[in-house]
Amino acid sequence: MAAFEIAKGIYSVGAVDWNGRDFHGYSTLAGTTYNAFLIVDEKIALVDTVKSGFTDQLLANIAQVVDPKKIDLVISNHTEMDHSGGLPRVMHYIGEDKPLYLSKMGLKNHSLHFRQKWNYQVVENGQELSLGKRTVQFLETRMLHWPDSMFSYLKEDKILFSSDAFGQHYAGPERFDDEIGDAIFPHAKKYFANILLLYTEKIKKLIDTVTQMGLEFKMICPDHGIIWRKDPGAIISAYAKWSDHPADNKAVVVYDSMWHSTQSMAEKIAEGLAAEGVVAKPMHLRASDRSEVMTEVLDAGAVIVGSPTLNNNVFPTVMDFLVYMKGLKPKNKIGAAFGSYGWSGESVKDIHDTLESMKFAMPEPGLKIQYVPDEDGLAACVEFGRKIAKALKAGQ
Ligand SMILES: Cc1cc2nc3c(=O)[nH]c(=O)nc-3n(C[C@H](O)[C@H](O)[C@H](O)COP(=O)(O)O)c2cc1C
Repeated sequence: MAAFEIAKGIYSVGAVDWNGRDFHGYSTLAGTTYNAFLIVDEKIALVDTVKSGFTDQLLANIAQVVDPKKIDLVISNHTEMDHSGGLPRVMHYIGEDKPLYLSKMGLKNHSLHFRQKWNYQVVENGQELSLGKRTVQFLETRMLHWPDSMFSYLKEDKILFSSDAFGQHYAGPERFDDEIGDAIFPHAKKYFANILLLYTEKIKKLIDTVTQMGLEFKMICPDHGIIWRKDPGAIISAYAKWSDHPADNKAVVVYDSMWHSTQSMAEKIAEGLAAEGVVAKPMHLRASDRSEVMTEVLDAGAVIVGSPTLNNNVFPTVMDFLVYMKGLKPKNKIGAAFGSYGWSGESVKDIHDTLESMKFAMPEPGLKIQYVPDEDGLAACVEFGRKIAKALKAGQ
């Protein structure tokens, strides 16, 4: 993607990763972008860089606007390597003595990533930097989603460079929300569910702070995906809604199965849920990636997890999913466990205990069936689904 002007004198100069599919274990079916921004004022500022393999694209894009050597300063909103990997080459090219603005925790994280003696300028929360006609205000956003994270707000233009917040792993021909419309929201939701869900209290506080400060946003420029310019309020409202851990009339039945017994149970449980009016989606963990399942969990009222017993344990993919979901700390969920077994049958109890440890409400004891479920067993699964649906509706 070539450089493009997002507002007078302000350019998007980042790179598109059309083929990216695995982003540190998060599966993106739609690639991603590494956004970086160039502000051309009396001083020329570069906001963030790109993943290291994309630095040529970044430098070429900058060169379409100005000679990169004319960059006066760099702002690093976040040290994670998809935004900082290009820094060593960029700093080398533009001059290692050029000031590099970052948060206090950014300084610490930079030293642990780069071990360079760059001209670091640590900024405090609220500190301003004049570029000439424009002023950048820095807003610390610790743990959204790293300790070093910060936003940079261009006061006169009312443009927020929001680092990873409000981003989406999406590569497409569109550059702005008005070009893609509502089709961008599933990507933004997936990003939130998999990267930000565990920080919802901080997100709520940040939205309150920004509202109290009376900051207006004409444009929100995240470091991944499209830029929000038509209605930046829409993504802020979505974040506020998702931060409340919605428990919609919807259940995720997530499972793995070696010989289809747990699978038949999952499908019958979904049938029982649907019979009570709860939208239910059975998801096999070798057909759906954990990040897709987590996106469904975000606004589901119930999460029902199934596994056969394998060598006295939960099946590995189910364990993988449980560990992943536990780390993301979803709240307000009803949980339930089920599975087929042969002789010892530990998996159901193990899953039940894990969900309970996550503070899920557990209205039903786990449902275990030995080997292949018969008609009665399948009917018990439908009933199990119905009971969970009733518990979900009773709590709403
Ligand atoms: C390699 C292997 C190991 C197993 N280990 C156990 C076990 O430790 N305890 C147990 O109760 N069942 C064990 N089973 C039996 C399965 O749990 C049982 O066949 C179950 O019905 C499989 O459910 P599925 O069709 O959903 O995969 C094992 C099965 C296999 C293939």
